[in-house]
Amino acid sequence: MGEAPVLFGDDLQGSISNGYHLKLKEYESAIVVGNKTYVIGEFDDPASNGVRVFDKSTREWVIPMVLGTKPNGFMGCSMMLLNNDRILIIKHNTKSSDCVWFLEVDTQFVQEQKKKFGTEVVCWSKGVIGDAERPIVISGPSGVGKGTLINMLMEEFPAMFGFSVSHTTRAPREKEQNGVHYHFTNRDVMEEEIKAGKFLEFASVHGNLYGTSIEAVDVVADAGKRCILDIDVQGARSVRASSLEAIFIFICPPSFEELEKRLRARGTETEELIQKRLNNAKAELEQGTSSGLFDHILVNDDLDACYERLKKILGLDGSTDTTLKTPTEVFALPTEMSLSKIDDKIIMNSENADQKIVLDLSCMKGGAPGRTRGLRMYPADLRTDDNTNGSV
Ligand SMILES: Nc1nc2c(ncn2[C@@H]2O[C@H](COP(=O)(O)OP(=O)(O)O)[C@@H](O)[C@H]2O)c(=O)[nH]1
Ligand SMILES: Nc1ncnc2c1ncn2[C@@H]1O[C@H](COP(=O)(O)OP(=O)(O)O)[C@@H](O)[C@H]1O
Repeated sequence: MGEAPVLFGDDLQGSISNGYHLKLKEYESAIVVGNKTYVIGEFDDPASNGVRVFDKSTREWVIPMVLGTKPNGFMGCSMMLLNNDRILIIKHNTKSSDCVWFLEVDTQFVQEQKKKFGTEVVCWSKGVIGDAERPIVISGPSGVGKGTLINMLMEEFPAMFGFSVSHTTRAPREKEQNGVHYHFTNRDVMEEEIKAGKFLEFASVHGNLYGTSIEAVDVVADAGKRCILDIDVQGARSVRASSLEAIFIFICPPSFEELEKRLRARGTETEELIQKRLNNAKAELEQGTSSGLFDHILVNDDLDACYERLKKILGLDGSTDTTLKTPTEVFALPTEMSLSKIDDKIIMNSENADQKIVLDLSCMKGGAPGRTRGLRMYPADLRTDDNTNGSV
């Protein structure tokens, strides 16, 4: 992230420097972005949903469509505009693990949503401290063994991976549990939720609607795990166009006959549904292997051999030490602070605390509609190589 214009939310409290006096309520903070003043903080007010915008050009208040999971337990914040497209928000009175949030106001994702919904849109993205492992998208025709391979990974590395539980309008199979294998829903409800912007991607597959909610991916990131998505090729294409920065793996059968054999042997579908899946498999195999969409194509011939190849792609074959992770220290933040910025580092200054705290954004990844990952946070005096004494 390059040099960005800096505005301080705290400085604007009470008197907004856009020619209008905006009276803020307790715990509200405001920041000016171009012609607009964003006021953040009244989360209990269902009318504003925590964000209201004063548009200087029309002299009107706008209640934007607010996407993403919003922060809770909000007791004021310090804010800074980054890159002219997102507001960095450091929540007061909280732990370092929950203090960094971004309200995206003009990022590519938000611009797309504004076009789609024809209205003012903002989107929350929680900042996640620590190394960012890329989510994994696994696609392939029905019956190829995606679920089997994913289960093997989750069983061998339970602390490392979390499954993105999709929504679907198809009926549950005998052993499938709601909320574990899928969120089973009906079409009307799901279509409403899609309209409300709750989905990262969705597609019609084998006559049913399937989709990944933003929350499904966030829940896994919040648990500190690497997210696995089992989605079709259309979904993979949508995710590729999103900010998720995933690794894309396509699973192929050794032959079409073998795919058919596996699908029948699984015994979960009627003959009619098997035919539908086999028909769709042809197009999926064609797109999966020729579109350039996937980073890796794996042939699931021998299951154990395929699993080993999958682990190798994910760096789990013993060639990298996956147990050595940078520990993420959790510490309390000052209740009052001002922010300054040096290159990619945000310095939290407080008169009451002896230490400055640094938020390093140099490895920042992702963003709305999911989490903003790869952030580092540490007390300034622990890293002597940091020049954190100056301010901008
Ligand atoms: N786009 C999209 N596809 C999904 C999602 N969840 C599952 N799918 C795909 O939907 C297809 C059918 O899944 P399912 O009904 O569980 O059948 P199975 O693949 O035969 O086990 C598979 O290709 C899945 O990868 C989702 O959230 N989004
Ligand atoms: N390499 C393999 N060799 C033989 N059978 C397999 C292999 N991989 C998976 N299977 C079997 O094929 C069936 C379909 O696998 P599944 O994981 O449900 O596929 P998908 O999730 O891609 O629809 C299951 O009965 C599974 O046990």
